[in-house]
Amino acid sequence: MYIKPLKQLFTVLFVVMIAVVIVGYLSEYHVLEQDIYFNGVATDAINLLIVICIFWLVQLSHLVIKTYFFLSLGLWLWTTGLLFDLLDEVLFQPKWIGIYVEDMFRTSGMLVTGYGLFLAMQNLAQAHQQLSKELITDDLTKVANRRYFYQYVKNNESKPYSIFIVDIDHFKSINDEFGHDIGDHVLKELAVLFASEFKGDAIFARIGGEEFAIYYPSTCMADITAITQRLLTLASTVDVAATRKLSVSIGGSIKQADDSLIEVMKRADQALYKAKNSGRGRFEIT
Ligand SMILES: Nc1nc2c(ncn2[C@@H]2O[C@H](COP(=O)(O)OP(=O)(O)OP(=O)(O)O)[C@@H](O)[C@H]2O)c(=O)[nH]1
Repeated sequence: MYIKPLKQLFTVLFVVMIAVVIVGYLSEYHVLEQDIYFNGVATDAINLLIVICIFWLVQLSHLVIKTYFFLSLGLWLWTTGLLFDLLDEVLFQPKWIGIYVEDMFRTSGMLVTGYGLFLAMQNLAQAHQQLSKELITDDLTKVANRRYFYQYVKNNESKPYSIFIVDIDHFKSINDEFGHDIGDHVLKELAVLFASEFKGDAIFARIGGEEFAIYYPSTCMADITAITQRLLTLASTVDVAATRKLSVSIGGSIKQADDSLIEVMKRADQALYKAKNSGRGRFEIT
């Protein structure tokens, strides 16, 4: 069921309930001539008004259908109970209504509204979690994005590390020859393949169109050579087309004692430029 008809149904039920209870009461029971206490009437009227306002706010809100249903049902029941509560201040009310009807509606209304609120909080927590994840994830490849990469490196700058920038060679011609969809497919496949190589403190992220960056928590040249050679080999296994092999160029730099992240990135970029100009499909480090 869609939320719009459900909203219309609840609004109608709400108005009908108020009208039926008031008209029913007035036709069945007489107005009290004594024992009308202004304070009691005012307090009950204010309580009723508050719950009616909350019901109205729920109708204006964008909620998940299940949450909307329980909040509206709870507030509907609660309002009914409060309406009986107000009417018994000015009209004669048989005891059984006060005990069984008024209290039953009010208590069940509070319970169901409470459950609706619990669902609303759950929905909020889920939305928050989802948005937080999306904020740091690249849309296309689902690996970490540029924002997360810089944030992560800044938080880990005090430890020794190296940065590698990976750039796909002649990617424009892949798009031009095989189409943008194949280009996207290549980006995704390469990203998944490379990301699986970096566990623990290392991270792999997409920082631009066909550009990726790696934070590598080591400055050991033997490790750096081994991992970058493995990446160059892995890139050639990515499927583009029978006639086309993929290759990437990698530029790297090792963080020196007083380097800022910008300086390390700049040197990695210069190394990448060198790798591109020396024939591509290779690793250079500055
Ligand atoms: N399919 C696809 N293409 C993209 C995406 N982002 C950027 N590109 C393309 O990537 C290409 C990058 O081209 P260039 O910067 O000229 O680089 P290149 O062709 O790889 O050449 P070199 O880097 O010099 O080897 C451009 O054609 C962009 O349109 C994307 O998300 N999907």
